[in-house]
Amino acid sequence: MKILQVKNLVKSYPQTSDNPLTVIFDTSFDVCQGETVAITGHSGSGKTTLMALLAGLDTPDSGSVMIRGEKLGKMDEDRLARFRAEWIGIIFQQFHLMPHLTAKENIMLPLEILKYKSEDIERRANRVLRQVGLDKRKDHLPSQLSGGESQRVAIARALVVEPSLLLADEPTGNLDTNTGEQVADLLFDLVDSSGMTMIVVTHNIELAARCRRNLKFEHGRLQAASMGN
Ligand SMILES: Nc1ncnc2c1ncn2[C@@H]1O[C@H](COP(=O)(O)OP(=O)(O)OP(=O)(O)O)[C@@H](O)[C@H]1O
Repeated sequence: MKILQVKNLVKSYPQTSDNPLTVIFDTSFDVCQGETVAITGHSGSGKTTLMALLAGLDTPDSGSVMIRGEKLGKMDEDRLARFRAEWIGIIFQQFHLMPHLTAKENIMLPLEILKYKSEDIERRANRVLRQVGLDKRKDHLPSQLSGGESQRVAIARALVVEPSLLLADEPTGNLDTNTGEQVADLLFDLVDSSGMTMIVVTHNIELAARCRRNLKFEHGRLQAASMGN
């Protein structure tokens, strides 16, 4: 089953002086359920822009993004926010945790947005905290956590709703080599055991090689696909 269908996507940004800067040129690709896909490419090639379009955090000039058979562009803001919370997990390079909430409260947030029952919120949050090895750090604020721990919280927050699609933008980019490897191991363990679909933007060749499919982005265009392991 195709979980993601991207068709003829075009995105440009307005510039103060001359013509708009086109960042994504007529990009199309599909991703099947359970696939792991790495998107690589030079800095500035448009990878983060593409991820924002896939997550429905930004809108394309033309073309469409379809997830689970539903077009993001057809949804109003409320529907899109709910759809995103329910089906898409997002992990950023800079963690993006809420600074005034504890690790556990950050993880509980998506479940609260989706109005889960309090006992389900408690059960799910405790389970993912254990899965990412942070049950002893659950009451810490983000400022009291290391980079690796913060990214584990972000992974737990992305996975707590059991999304169909996990989007990760440079998930190890802000971590030292060892911590990055541990976080990557954790991420792939969790993705493999759940059968989840993951798209990961990365400069890290080892991380890309662990994905089943590699897509190379160059100057806003997708180059020929290559297979990972
Ligand atoms: N909001 C914006 N307004 C104007 N230009 C933008 C905006 N966001 C990104 N750009 C430009 O679009 C291009 C692609 O940026 P993007 O962040 O998608 O690249 P990237 O491949 O993710 O880069 P990196 O690997 O360095 O993170 C760059 O030239 C960038 O300057």
